[in-house]
Amino acid sequence: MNKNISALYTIAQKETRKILGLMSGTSLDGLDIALCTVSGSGENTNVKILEFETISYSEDIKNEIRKVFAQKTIDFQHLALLNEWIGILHSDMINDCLKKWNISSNEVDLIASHGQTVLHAPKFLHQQEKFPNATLQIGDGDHIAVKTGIITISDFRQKHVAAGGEGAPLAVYGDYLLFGKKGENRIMLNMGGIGNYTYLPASLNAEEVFVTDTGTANTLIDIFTKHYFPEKSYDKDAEIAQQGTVNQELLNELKSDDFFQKSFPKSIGQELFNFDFVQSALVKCGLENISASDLLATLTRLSAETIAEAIYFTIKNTSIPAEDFHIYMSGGGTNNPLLVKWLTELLPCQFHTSDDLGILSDAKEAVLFALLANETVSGGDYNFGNSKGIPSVTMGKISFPD
Ligand SMILES: Nc1ncnc2c1ncn2[C@@H]1O[C@H](COP(=O)(O)OP(=O)(O)OP(=O)(O)O)[C@@H](O)[C@H]1O
Ligand SMILES: CC(=O)N[C@H]1[C@@H]2OC[C@@H](O2)[C@@H](O)[C@@H]1O[C@H](C)C(=O)O
Repeated sequence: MNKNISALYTIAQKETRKILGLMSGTSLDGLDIALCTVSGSGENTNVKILEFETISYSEDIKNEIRKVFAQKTIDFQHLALLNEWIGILHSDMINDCLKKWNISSNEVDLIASHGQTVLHAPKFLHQQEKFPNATLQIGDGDHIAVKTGIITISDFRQKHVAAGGEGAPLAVYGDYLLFGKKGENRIMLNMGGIGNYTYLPASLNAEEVFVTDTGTANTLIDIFTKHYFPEKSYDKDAEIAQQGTVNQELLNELKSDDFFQKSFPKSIGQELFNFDFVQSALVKCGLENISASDLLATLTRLSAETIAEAIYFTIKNTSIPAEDFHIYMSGGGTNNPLLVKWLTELLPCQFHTSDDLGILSDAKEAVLFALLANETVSGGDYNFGNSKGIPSVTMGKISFPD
């Protein structure tokens, strides 16, 4: 037997595995690295975060990614170069963290690498009948395996597409395994660049589980903060938006986009929610001279209302009163006080953060990918039924160090 297969076989049989989960999200802020111990699999999974770090991307890295990120037309060679380069950069970041944490690569069983999303084009976005849903994450797993010496599982989203999904959101798998609680209706709401939520019914019936993206969460706020204040990368603590007033005409125009009319579930990215999306609405409303604070207030309100309306879709589909839903927030948007204030006003549910469930909210997505890798080697027995775009498959490609 090949020694790598034999090593993997041993890892698959362990009671507890050390898995390093990696997530670099669409807001391009950096690489989240979570070192976890994962015991068991499926509904018997338990996870503990041993170490967590976000390694910020330098301006150089951000600029190189932006050359291809969510663009229809790109320099093809640049994409190929980036695929290798990001694999190497992520490996260096991992090796630095392991050194800092005083952990040898031999102690880590697996790396779960999401990669950097550069394009997400579900069918409703590209609208080309003969082509399927498409999504592309780069930063090749072979580089990570070779440079760290650790078996690496990567490129999780392709299998989801192959099995009929849109390639996102994937959070549902880990949310279900980790956070489902009998007797409590839970909404796991992540507010990163894009918002998404998983509904975990009190029955724990996997067939009732639901997941969808909601639309922009921080993406548009970040883009226009940077546009008006090039030295800032986001509206910290909503300091700018809090000084503005929501422009109702602009808000209505932004919300009239087809994405918000399309039925749930759905997934999306900056391919739609970008500078031009807002600019064309501003032109249409004759509001090109709107103040930065009014625009950021309106964009923050857009996130709050569209997240709340998406969650109401699930609430209305059950006969359960909204007051009986518990919303657990995670992602950077949890730190935006205006967004959270409006959400709590719009939704009469009980609000918490994922920290209250023992998972640091900033680390949640990296942990979820560690769980996907755990299922790939040792589990994979979930069944979400066929109805709602959640294929019951294991995901990821396996790269060996040598
Ligand atoms: N104190 C704060 N005030 C306001 N916004 C904040 C604050 N802290 C973080 N954010 C927002 O959170 C964003 C980063 O969130 P996060 O890291 O969850 O996104 P991501 O994982 O890259 O995105 P995605 O989950 O869509 O891939 C920042 O760009 C910023 O907009
Ligand atoms: C294609 C892609 O990278 N999508 C991300 C993005 O960030 C949030 C939202 O859009 C979600 O669909 C997804 O990430 C999370 C981890 C997911 O798949 O659940």
